[in-house]
Amino acid sequence: MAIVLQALPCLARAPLRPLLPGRPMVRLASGMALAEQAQHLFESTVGAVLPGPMLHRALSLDPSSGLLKVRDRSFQLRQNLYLVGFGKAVLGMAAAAEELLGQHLVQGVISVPKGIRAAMERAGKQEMLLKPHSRVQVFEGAEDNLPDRDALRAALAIRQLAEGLTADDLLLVLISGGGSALLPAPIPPVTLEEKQTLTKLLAARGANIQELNTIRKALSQLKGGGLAQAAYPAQVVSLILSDVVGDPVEVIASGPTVASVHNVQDCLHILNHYGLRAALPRSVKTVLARADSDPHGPHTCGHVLNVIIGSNTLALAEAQRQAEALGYRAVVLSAAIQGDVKSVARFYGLLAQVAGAQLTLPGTRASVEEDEQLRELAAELQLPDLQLKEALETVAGARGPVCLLAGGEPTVQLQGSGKGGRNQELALRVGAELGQRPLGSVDVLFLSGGTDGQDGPTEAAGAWVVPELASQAATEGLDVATFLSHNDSHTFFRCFRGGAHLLHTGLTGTNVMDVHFLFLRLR
Ligand SMILES: Nc1ncnc2c1ncn2[C@@H]1O[C@H](COP(=O)(O)OP(=O)(O)OP(=O)(O)O)[C@@H](O)[C@H]1O
Ligand SMILES: O=C(O)[C@H](O)CO
Repeated sequence: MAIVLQALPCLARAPLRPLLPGRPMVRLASGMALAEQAQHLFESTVGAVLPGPMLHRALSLDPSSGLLKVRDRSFQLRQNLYLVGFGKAVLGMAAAAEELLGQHLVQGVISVPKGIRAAMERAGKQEMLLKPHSRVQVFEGAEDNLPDRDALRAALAIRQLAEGLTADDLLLVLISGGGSALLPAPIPPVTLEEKQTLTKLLAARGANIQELNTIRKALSQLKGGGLAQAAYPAQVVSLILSDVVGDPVEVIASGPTVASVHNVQDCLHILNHYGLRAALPRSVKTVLARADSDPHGPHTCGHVLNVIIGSNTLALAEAQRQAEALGYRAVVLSAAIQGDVKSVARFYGLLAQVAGAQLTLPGTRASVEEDEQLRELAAELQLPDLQLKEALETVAGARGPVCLLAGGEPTVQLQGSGKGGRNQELALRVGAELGQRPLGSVDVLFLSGGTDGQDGPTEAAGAWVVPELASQAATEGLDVATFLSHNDSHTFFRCFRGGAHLLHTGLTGTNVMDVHFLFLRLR
C-alpha cells in the first residue's frame, strides 16, 4: 500500500525525456557539472562499443581473391556464404557484415529485439540498419527480453537455413547478449510457456547467467551447440559480442555453436538449489531423462570457429580514455563485478568513503575499520580482476577529480512486485549507502547503466545518484527503503525529481553488460 501511495504524486508527471544536449538543467545540491559529465561519459562509452566497428576489427574481405579473413584464419568465398544472428546487438552487426560481404552473401536470417529497427531509425542511426534490398530477413521478438512466439518463429527460420547447408558452405553466426531469449526452440514436449516460466522463476530467485543458461541449453534444440550441429557439414564462424563476465563462449546466448559440457546432474543440482525440482513440469522431466540416456552425447563442434569481437573490457578502456579527456584521473577497477546487488552496493559505498578520505588527505585512512571492511568485502565478492590497491594509490596521488570505472552484472533476488532493473536497483542502493557515510568535503556521484539501454523490463538504461539522494527524496515524500524492499527502483526514479536521475538512451543497439562509474571530486 505504501508503494501505491508513494507512486501517486508522480503519476501526473510528463513521460521521461531522452538525454539531449541543452535540455533544462536540474538543480542539484552537489554540482550540476558532475551529473552532466557522468551522463555524457555513459553515452559516449556506449557509442564506442557499437557493433559495426567491432565487427570490422575482426573481419576483412579481400575483394579480388574473395578471401574472408577472420582474425588469423581465412575462408574462400564463392557464393557460399550464409548468415544467421540473434541478440540485442545483432541488427548493427548484420548491417556491417552485409556492407562488407556484398554479393558474397547469399541469404541471412536474424532475430533481434522488438522495436529495434524503429528505435534505430528514430535515433538516426542509419549505419545500424540493413539496406532496403537486403538479403537478410529480420524477425523482431522477445519483448522485455522474454522468449515469445515471434522469437520462436525466428529460431525455426534460422534452424531451417542452417539445416539446408552443405559442406561447401560457410555459415557466419552473429551472436550477442539477449540471444538466449531471441533463439527459443524448446525440445518437445517442453512448450515455450513452460520454458519461459522456468527461466523467469530461476532469474527471480537469483540464479546467475551460468546457471540459467545451463538449464536453457538442456531444454533447447539450438543452444549448447545445437545450431552448429544443424549447420554441419558446413563450416561455421561465430562472431560474438560478449555480455558475460570473463567472455565464456559456452555461456553467451547459451552457446549455440559451442558443445555443452554440462550433464543432467548439473541441471538437477541447479534446480534443487533454487527449490524448483519438485515443481518441474512433466515435459521438463521427460527431456532431462532422455538427455541422460542420449547415446550421441554432447554436440561436437570441430567445424566451428568461435571469436569474441567485443566485450565490457573494451567499453571500460574507452570510458577511461574519455574520462581522462574530461580531466579525471581514471582507473578501471574491474570488468567482472558480480554478486548480490546488496553486497555490490555496500562495496561501492565503502569504496567512496575510503577513496574520499584518500583524496582529502593522501596517505590517511578513512578508518582502519572501513579499510578492512572494504578489503574483506572485495575478497567475499571474489572479483578476479579487481585493481583495488592500484585504484586507491591513484586516488591518493590524484590531486584532482577521480573517476573509478567498473563493469559487470550484479544479481538481484526479487522480493517484491515492483518495477526496476539491476542498474537502477544498484544505483538506489548505492545512493542510500552514500547518504549514511561521512564523505567529508568530497562531491560523489555514482552511475550504473546497462549498455543495451534497457535495464530489466523498464524503458531506462540505469540511473545516477549522489549522497543527498535519500534526504532529498524524503522532502518529496519518497522513502528509499520502502521502494527497495519491493524492488521498485524504477518507480522511485520516475517519481524522484520527475525522472531527472534516470539514464534514458533508448535501445542502443549494443550490449556489453553494465558499467559503473564512481566520481569523486574535492569541493
Ligand atoms: N523489479 C526489478 N528490480 C530489480 N531488478 C529486476 C527487476 N525486475 C527484473 N530485474 C532484473 O533484471 C534482469 C533482467 O534484465 P535484462 O532484461 O536487462 O537482462 P540482461 O541481463 O540485460 O539480459 P541479457 O543478458 O539477456 O541481455 C534480471 O537479472 C532480473 O533480476
Ligand atoms: O542471452 C543470454 O543468454 C545472455 O544475454 C547472456 O549472453
